[in-house]
Amino acid sequence: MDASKPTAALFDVYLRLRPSSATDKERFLDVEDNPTAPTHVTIHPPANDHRKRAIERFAFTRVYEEHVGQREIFESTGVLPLVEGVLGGHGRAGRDGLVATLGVTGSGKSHTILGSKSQRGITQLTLDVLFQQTSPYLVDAEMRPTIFQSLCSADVSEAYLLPASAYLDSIYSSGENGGFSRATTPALVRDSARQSTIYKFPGSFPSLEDSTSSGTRQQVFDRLYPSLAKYQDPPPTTPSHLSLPHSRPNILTRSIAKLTSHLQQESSFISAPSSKRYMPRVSTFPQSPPLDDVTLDIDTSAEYAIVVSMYEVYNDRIFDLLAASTSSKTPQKRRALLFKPTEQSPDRKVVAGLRKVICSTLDEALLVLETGLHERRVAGTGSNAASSRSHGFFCLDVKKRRRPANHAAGVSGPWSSSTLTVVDLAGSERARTAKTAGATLAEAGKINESLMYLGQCMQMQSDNARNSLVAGGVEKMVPFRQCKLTELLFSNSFSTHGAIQKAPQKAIMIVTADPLGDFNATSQILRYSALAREVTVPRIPSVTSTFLSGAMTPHGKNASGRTTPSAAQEDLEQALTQLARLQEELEVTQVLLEEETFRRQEAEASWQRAESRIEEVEAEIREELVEEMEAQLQLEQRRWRAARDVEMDAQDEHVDRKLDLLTQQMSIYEDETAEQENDRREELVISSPTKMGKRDKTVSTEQDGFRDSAGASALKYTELEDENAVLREKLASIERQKEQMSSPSKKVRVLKPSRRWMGSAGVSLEDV
Ligand SMILES: Nc1ncnc2c1ncn2[C@@H]1O[C@H](COP(=O)(O)OP(=O)(O)OP(=O)(O)O)[C@@H](O)[C@H]1O
Repeated sequence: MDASKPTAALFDVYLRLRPSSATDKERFLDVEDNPTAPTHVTIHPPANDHRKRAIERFAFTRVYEEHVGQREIFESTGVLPLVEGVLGGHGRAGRDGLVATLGVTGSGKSHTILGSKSQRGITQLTLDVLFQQTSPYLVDAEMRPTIFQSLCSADVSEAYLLPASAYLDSIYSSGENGGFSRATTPALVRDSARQSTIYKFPGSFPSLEDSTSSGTRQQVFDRLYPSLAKYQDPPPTTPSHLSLPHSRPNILTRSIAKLTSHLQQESSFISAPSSKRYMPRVSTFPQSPPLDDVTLDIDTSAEYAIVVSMYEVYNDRIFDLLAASTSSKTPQKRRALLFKPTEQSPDRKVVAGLRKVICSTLDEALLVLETGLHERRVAGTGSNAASSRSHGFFCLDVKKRRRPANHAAGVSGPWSSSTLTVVDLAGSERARTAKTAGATLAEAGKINESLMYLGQCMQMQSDNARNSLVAGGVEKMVPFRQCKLTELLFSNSFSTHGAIQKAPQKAIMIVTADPLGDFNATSQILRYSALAREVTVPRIPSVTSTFLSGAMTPHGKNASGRTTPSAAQEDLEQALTQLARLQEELEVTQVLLEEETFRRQEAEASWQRAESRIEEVEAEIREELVEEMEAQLQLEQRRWRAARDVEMDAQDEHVDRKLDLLTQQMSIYEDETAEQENDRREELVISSPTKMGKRDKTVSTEQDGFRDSAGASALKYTELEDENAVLREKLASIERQKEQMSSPSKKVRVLKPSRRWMGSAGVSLEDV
């Protein structure tokens, strides 16, 4: 079994074993006896294994045992050649590189990639080397707007570039106002007390807040980071997220404004309940292991810029880890980014719209890294107190261009860009071991699913690698488009044939394993990640052993001194391999089934919640409608009553006028009659006795006249009587109408005319 990477393999695969804390467990993994560079491991199923699984042997590019430290891993896994490739030698364009870790949860992936409180990981060591090598040739994008502008326009990924000083200001200057956030999973939110202690992400280092008084803290900071002192006290008049440490070119302001407006528009994914809290500025970074003596082949005729960006793949969606840093205290919506070809990169997919930070020093880059890590999702599970719940991608873009011979007059070449991507994958885990539930279990489902697809791709690459060694062997397509994770990891592994010719990336996979950990989970990962695999000595029942012992004699030996299996043993091994593969698939299916069951239960519960909500809403709407209709009805009643009152008033007025007229006529008649009577009496008293005869005559004549006028009066009276009768009838009908009205106010109104009618005759309406 050859451990060297065949040409068709997309990754060099290394295995790193972690020192185990468990002492009571049986070791199931042995490293081959090779003191210089072991490449093979053997796994033995546990003694009580009821499945009677075979002993399996796996080949890797190199195996690192428990005692191997961070620096050796960094130097001998081929990360340095990757860094060299990204920098691009003299006259050469850079080449993309990728380092990823893969393993069961708690096996040491984050430790390898991001280090711990006292040890640097691959990411920090890589940054150290990058800055060491390029610092004499780094451009100052902050102070030279034209350079900043040229970097912005050369970036093909529609990114939002900004200098580290502006980015760090946007975070730390708003710290007192709770300007920084860390997206947490519900597990973290539930246990906020533990969060502050246990859940410190590897790579987070003790803060100034943890240690000393503020005065001493300031001194420590100033001593450690004299170059960063300018970030400490932002000008109070400038809004914190826009403040820049020096006079800034317009392009910067515009870029930041564009960035903040872009952030305000973000709206598609609500992050899990987030503990928005102040993130203290990190005071000290670990210096171990030291790395001062590294020399790489670097193009001294070029100038460089180092740009850092970070994102995570969470639930199969991409989220920028540097974008949420200016968020407020309230939970922010996070916008998922797309992995797509852009206008400037039509034949190569890129994560579009990331925030990228141009760093001038190692400290700046480490601070930026720290802020991104703070945003990444971690949660405590039964297997790991700070388990990564997303796949973290840390991208170090190295921009390079030809430096003009004469700075004043010369013209710089165009920028080219290569990226070294360091990936900390989330670990596969079994719900039973990890004791996860709810959202954390759902996350685990997505993690396992994406790792299963990754496993299929890795399996395919090793099959292809084997086939490439056989004449006529067919190379199959690596199915990397099944999920975001595999797309991101593999799509740069193939050459592009479009306008921009780019060499495929060089990639390294570091598989981590705990030799005393979970046998099933570890063996599954080793099976699909190993470059080669063989089932050596079947650990099967005595019947098979008997069969084997008969079939295998005489044993031959091959060149390496290993036993050459007989045909029967070969068949048996093939069958066992097949069996192991089927078992593997069965396990994956079981895990998926568990997850699907959980999802179904969740869906059912949410369906029920939705149904009861619908009922509630329906009842609310009904109630609202009834209220609305009642209000409408009352309004209509009021309107009708008002109209009726107007009508009644008009009628009352009409009757009043008639009655007034009648009263006036009657009083005129009464006054005339009384006057005539008086006149006649006066005439009788004044006239003399000689005139008595004459008077008698006159009286009789007057009596006749009076009789005539009395007749006329009686006629007039009859007429009036008739008219009165008509009016009485009218009045009676009006009263009847009024009686029909129920309102007491109406009754008052009905009485009004009778009072008004009480005129000089002193006769009330009732009397009439
Ligand atoms: N080689 C090592 N030396 C010392 N400590 C280690 C090593 N590997 C891992 N550890 C410790 O083991 C614990 C778990 O490791 P780590 O968080 O790196 O696991 P992981 O594989 O990233 O887990 P997950 O997938 O859940 O995120 C950490 O406390 C880490 O410091």
